[in-house]
Amino acid sequence: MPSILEVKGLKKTFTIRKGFKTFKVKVLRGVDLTLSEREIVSIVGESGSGKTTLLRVIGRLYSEDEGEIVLFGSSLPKKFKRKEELDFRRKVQIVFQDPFSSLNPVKKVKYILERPLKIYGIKEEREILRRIEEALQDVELLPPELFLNKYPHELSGGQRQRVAFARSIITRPKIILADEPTSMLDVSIKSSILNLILKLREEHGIAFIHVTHDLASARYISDKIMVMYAGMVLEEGDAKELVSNPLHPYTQLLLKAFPDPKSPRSKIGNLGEPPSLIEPPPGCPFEPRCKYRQERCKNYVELKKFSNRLIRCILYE
Ligand SMILES: Nc1ncnc2c1ncn2[C@@H]1O[C@H](COP(=O)(O)OP(=O)(O)OP(=O)(O)O)[C@@H](O)[C@H]1O
Repeated sequence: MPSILEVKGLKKTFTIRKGFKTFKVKVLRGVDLTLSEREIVSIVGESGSGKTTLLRVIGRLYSEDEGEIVLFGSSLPKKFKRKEELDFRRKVQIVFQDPFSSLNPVKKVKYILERPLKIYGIKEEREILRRIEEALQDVELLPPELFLNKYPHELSGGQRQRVAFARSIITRPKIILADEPTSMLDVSIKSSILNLILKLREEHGIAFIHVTHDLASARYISDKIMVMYAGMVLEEGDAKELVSNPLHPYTQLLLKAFPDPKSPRSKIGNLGEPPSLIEPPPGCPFEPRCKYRQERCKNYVELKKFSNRLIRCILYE
């Protein structure tokens, strides 16, 4: 399938201040990603691995220091002009982790959903209402009339996240960037939101980049999983294969860190501490805690093709 988004060699460093000193935090250290039409790619990794930053750079909330983002064949500028930004946001939408803070608490659902339409020049009231009702139906908030005049605080967490998805699809985007969209929700609601993502892909042909630290959710909805660690991709491959047969020692450890419901007595692995991003190790970032480590790992950073995976590890050269 043709790729609609290509991310090449993305690097991002934040400068933080501690007292009189400043430090450079290297959060993305050369990340590549390809997204095809209708594809769902999950970026998985523990807290601090750079997943959200990657999503925010792709969503142009941050600009990259180095690298390139190519959307539908055109390279994105580092800074948008107004028209370029409108065009970009029509095609690429973001859904955030916390629908409480991403929805304006003093505005009703109707206002929240009509704003993007008005920004894109749709002014006719009947057309606005038709599009809003269509979006509410798409996210299964039924009947739509029941929700139009509600404030976000009058909705449950799952319903709020559905409103956030309705807002994101109302401009008919090609790509949605979803940042841990289920992490604030109860387990029972979680799966319904994951099913909603699958439905939106199916019915509207939307491709998703989905950030999560939950491998089970990633496996359930994704075509492809990318495992990130300390600002780098360590393994990438078909979602089902990667979870059933993890190859990189870090992916293996990450999987062990999740309790297996089928064998409650299985031992939960200890992930330990990730390296500092202020002075990250020059080679494999997982080397300090890898049980297979060799001297060469200290300088080894190549992401290589192994079978149908991409792996950054000397064990798979
Ligand atoms: N605006 C910022 N200024 C300074 N440091 C930042 C900024 N945003 C993120 N960081 C740092 O970058 C690192 C990666 O953060 P990021 O949020 O991308 O990770 P993550 O994998 O999404 O983790 P989480 O699941 O906890 O959100 C962290 O060490 C974080 O403290």
